[in-house]
Amino acid sequence: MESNEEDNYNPGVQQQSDGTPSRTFSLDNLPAEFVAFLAKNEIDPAIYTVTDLPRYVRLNPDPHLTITPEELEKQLGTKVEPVPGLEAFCRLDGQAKLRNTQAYKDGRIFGMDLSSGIAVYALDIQPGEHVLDICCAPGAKLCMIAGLLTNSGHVRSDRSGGGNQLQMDITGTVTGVDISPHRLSTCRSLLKRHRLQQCARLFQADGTTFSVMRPSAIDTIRARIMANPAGVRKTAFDRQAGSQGKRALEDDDDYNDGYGHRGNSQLAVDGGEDLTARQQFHINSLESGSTLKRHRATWDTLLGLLTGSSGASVLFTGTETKGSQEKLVPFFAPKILRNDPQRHTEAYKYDKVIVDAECTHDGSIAHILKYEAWGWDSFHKNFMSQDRLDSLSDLQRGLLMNGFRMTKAGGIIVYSTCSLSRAQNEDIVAWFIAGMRGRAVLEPLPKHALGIQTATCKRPCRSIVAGALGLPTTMDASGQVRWQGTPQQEADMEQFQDHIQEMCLRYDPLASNTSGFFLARIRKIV
Ligand SMILES: C[S@@+](CC[C@H](N)C(=O)[O-])C[C@H]1O[C@@H](n2cnc3c(N)ncnc32)[C@H](O)[C@@H]1O
Repeated sequence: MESNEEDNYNPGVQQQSDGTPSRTFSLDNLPAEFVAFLAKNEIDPAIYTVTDLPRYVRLNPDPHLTITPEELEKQLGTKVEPVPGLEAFCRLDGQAKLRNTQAYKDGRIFGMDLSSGIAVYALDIQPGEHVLDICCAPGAKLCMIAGLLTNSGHVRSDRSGGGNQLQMDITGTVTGVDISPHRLSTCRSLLKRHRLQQCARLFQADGTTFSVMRPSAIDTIRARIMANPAGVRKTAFDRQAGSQGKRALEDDDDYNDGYGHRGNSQLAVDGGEDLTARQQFHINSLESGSTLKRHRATWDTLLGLLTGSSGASVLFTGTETKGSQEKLVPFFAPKILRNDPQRHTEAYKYDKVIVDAECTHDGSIAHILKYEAWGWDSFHKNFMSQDRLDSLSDLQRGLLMNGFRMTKAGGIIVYSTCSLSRAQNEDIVAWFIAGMRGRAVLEPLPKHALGIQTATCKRPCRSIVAGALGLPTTMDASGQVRWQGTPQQEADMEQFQDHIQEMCLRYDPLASNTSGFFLARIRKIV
């Protein structure tokens, strides 16, 4: 959850008990354990005194839902300034309330922080691409992705005839995955309100094991359209029935090809060695029945699984059915995507994947300050216990690994969080890049894009890098993993740490006047 996004999730300012907004916050109010967490993660507590950050909105680019900044200014009664260079984004006063405006009710604007928008732009979405959004809810980024696909000319809504007809030139799609049904419902509502649902499907699933490939039947439909453009309008999809399109799918020979395993197949690992805690990695597998079992795996085991070069095996343990295929039922999808056969082959991996990982949300000022009213106890339970922090780190690694697995070679993965902690950001990226040994590389991101000052990234933890590289480590009396290498290894380590620090991006309220946000852009090589 991020500040500055939809009103119902992120009010943007702290509310006092009488409902009036508070623009000041005393650091003395932060609980000791959170202060300790900030110190350990080198996060400046002063960011929580910046409670009057501007809000940002994105104007809906759908030609039927446009609004000018001037019109929005009238509705909001506050200044609306377009952000130069970031198409459709506008800056508002931090106190601006979106929900009461007609523009919001009509789906003409989205509340979304600038840094979140930059994460989506980092995907460099091209017309016709298939994008996977792991941890998609409540859906600010998913809607932006759907908007970019929808307005690329490849997925067009054609309401000129007065009806709800959609042309069948849908090629690009976005698939959203989230574990929370409640948050997915919000995501579905957002898609509908902004009329973006035709190219989007949502799944309620664990993002560390989700394995439904990108929709494939769309290729066939597209090929038919290309072969017979004159037929396109005749076979336009009706939102309700989708009858002609369904027939187009059912007529298709490929549609009934066997592909075996069900969509919620789980990645399981054979083996697992006794390594230091930092080198262990947990992934889930679905055991017989519905028991979810956690496995430990070393980096080498995982790498072997992903590249097929190790003796270990990837097991898809979902049920196989004969004749008709079993599929993971989407939480929400338009008919054309709901009927997709969900093929399980390499060819149907995604072009782009965003992993906007679950995190401690400490970069979201509004979110943290809400605990003043909600009670810091729930904050402790949700985020600060050591168990929770350890499992969060496992979760983030698992989400990124699965994002990598679901991306096609040459594709892009964006890893992002709204935490400012090193452990959830640079350490995760360093662990991943070091362990991948050239199979995934960091891609440059524009520093200070759009005139927004970025904050300095942190140097990743040496022992995590050493562990991922398989360099010898020792554990000291306090249980900390230590590493001391040869002079050459030391020099390589320094260079690697510099590289991570240089290539990732951070935004924070003090440096950037946005919510705290971290992102890294990764290219999958093989
Ligand atoms: C930072 S929020 C995502 C914000 C979202 N990308 C957006 O732009 O609106 C993190 C999300 O991760 C989801 N989540 C937590 N654990 C998950 C898991 N194992 N698999 C998938 N989603 C998970 C949470 O339910 C939450 O919605």
